[in-house]
Amino acid sequence: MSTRSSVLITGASSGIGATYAKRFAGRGHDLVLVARDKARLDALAAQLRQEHGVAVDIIQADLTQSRDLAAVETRLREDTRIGVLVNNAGASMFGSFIDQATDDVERLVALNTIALLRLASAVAPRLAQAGEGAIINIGSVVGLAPEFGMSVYGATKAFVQFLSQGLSLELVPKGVYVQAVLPAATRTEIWERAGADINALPEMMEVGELVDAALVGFDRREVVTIPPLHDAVRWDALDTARQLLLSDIRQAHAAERYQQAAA
Ligand SMILES: NC(=O)C1=CN([C@@H]2O[C@H](COP(=O)(O)OP(=O)(O)OC[C@H]3O[C@@H](n4cnc5c(N)ncnc54)[C@H](OP(=O)(O)O)[C@@H]3O)[C@@H](O)[C@H]2O)C=CC1
Ligand SMILES: CC(=O)[C@H](N)C(=O)O
Repeated sequence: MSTRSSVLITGASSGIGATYAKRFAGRGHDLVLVARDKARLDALAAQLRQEHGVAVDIIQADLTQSRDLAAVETRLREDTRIGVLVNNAGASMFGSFIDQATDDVERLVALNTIALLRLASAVAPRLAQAGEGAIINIGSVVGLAPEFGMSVYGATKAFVQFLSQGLSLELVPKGVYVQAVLPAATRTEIWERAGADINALPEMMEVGELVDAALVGFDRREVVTIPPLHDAVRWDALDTARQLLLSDIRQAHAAERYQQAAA
């Protein structure tokens, strides 16, 4: 990827997205910042132009609205300066599945998965054609853990992880790097927005530490970066177990334990 390629960041008005914006501006990249809150995007853009001398465009968009989403897709398809997509915009939702309104969970899935998917789909063919570029997708450790009791949010993040791993296999041979970043609890507004008390959590990573660690993984071209995972061997063990399971999938016959007993 060319050093000076522009970076388009969704959910850049606060938290992890705003921090990515500061870090990429610090590296000299021009930016395209996307979120709903135009006043916050304007303020951040002005700060980054002044502090780092980079060009910053903003796109006000609600990524759950198809017209807004289409405008961002068009920008990704047509603006050949954009070499990095940070698919970060997202929301969380607590509570049990039966208490969550159907329309609310659909909106969560639209933001956390459909928008992310459509933006990756908009930019990937152009990056593959150019033979360079990167897509960073923000997942969550919750996507590894149905036990956490956040079934829909976790499912969206499992989607992000799987999609990223699959796209990595497809796109790395074409010169395009794909990274899934899996944070755990990080101090941002997402908790309050979802109605959770941030002070009730025992431990929380600061957002600067999270993004700096994610960028170490980015610079190393890691496929899956889990900043709060302290022993990397655990991830390798999970992947090895998955490969072993796959090697025991034999398609021709059902496993013996499922064979009907002879009459
Ligand atoms: N903080 C944490 O503990 C963790 C966060 N993550 C993930 O990190 C990502 C960023 O979250 P975080 O920084 O923590 O939270 P924030 O709430 O601080 O940031 C969320 C960002 O997404 C934007 N956004 C929300 N809804 C929409 C929408 N409908 N259309 C466009 N933009 C939208 C918000 O901007 P605006 O309101 O202006 O639209 C904001 O910029 C999410 O994908 C989240 O799931 C993963 C694991 C842990
Ligand atoms: C932000 C969340 O709701 C969630 N706990 C997460 O860690 O992804």
